[in-house]
Amino acid sequence: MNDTSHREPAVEAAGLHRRYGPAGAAGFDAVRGLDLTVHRGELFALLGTNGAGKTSSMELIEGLAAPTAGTVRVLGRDPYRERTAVRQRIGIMLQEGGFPGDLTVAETGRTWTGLTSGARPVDEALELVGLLDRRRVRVKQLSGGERRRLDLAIALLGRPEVLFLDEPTTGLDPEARAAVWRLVRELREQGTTVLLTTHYLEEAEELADRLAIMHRGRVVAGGTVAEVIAGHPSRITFELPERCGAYDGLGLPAMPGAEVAADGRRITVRTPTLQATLTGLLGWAAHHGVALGGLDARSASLEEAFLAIAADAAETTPAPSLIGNAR
Ligand SMILES: Nc1ncnc2c1ncn2[C@@H]1O[C@H](COP(=O)(O)OP(=O)(O)OP(=O)(O)O)[C@@H](O)[C@H]1O
Repeated sequence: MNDTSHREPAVEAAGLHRRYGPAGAAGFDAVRGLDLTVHRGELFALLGTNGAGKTSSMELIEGLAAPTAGTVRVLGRDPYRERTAVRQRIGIMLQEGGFPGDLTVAETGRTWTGLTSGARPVDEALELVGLLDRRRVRVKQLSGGERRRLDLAIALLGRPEVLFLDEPTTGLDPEARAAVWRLVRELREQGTTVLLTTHYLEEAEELADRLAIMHRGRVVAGGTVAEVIAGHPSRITFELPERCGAYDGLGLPAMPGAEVAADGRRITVRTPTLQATLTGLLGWAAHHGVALGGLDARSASLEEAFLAIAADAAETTPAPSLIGNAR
């Protein structure tokens, strides 16, 4: 874990709103009061259900659009109003780079170099993302994964202090994804601040110092991975030996606060207190000489926590169309 909380913020968003279309019922509030701080050198992941407002928020923070309300500061400046100053210090990897298909990979890099102050050599950026051997290939001939890597190379050209990655590994095979993770970790170790959106919870678990989960334009949970997972039940699974018969005839030990479900001899226990429940269960098994087949005990995964948080938020957060104008 990379504790950056003492450092000055690289990104600060307060009360951000983004509305598409007119005021009133005909418009749509995609971002509804986003507060976010990313410290310098931190890797922050923005997660959320489809349409939660991640891209809409990223575009405000990147200075590509003006917020309907609220403030954003990137490296202490307004990324929309002071765009020229901010753009020199940030790198943006959009969901769709949209580069002309007839240019080669190297030509695309050179075109962007001309627009980037203090750019690193194109070949260096291509090497970072493993595309050097594809430098003479036309963009339209690249695979989807290679295009994503070209998007990343372009974002890295200006040696950015803050790097914005919108779903950076979508469409990449597992090997290419692992390579991007290694690169992002290296960049972070060199001091780059990274704000990324992703649908891959494993990616957030692997990379993020802190994360926020968005639902319908708002942050509904946030913190370190451990903080977000905390409070979600751990799971113990095992199979009773045949001689025990069906679970309901056996009388498992009391497991306060736990939920027990049986599928024949296969038992699943969900518990908020993993250590205490497991200790009780193992003591009971030892006392009765019962072998717990395939015993597995694990804390909630980020995926389980995410699904529970999203389901909870869906029940408690009305759809934006029912809210009307959020301002
Ligand atoms: N230009 C637009 N006009 C109207 N509504 C829009 C526009 N762009 C996005 N939206 C809506 O705003 C909401 C948020 O979209 P956004 O793309 O920010 O979400 P997201 O969290 O990035 O989604 P995903 O995970 O599916 O990429 C969605 O309901 C989307 O349909």
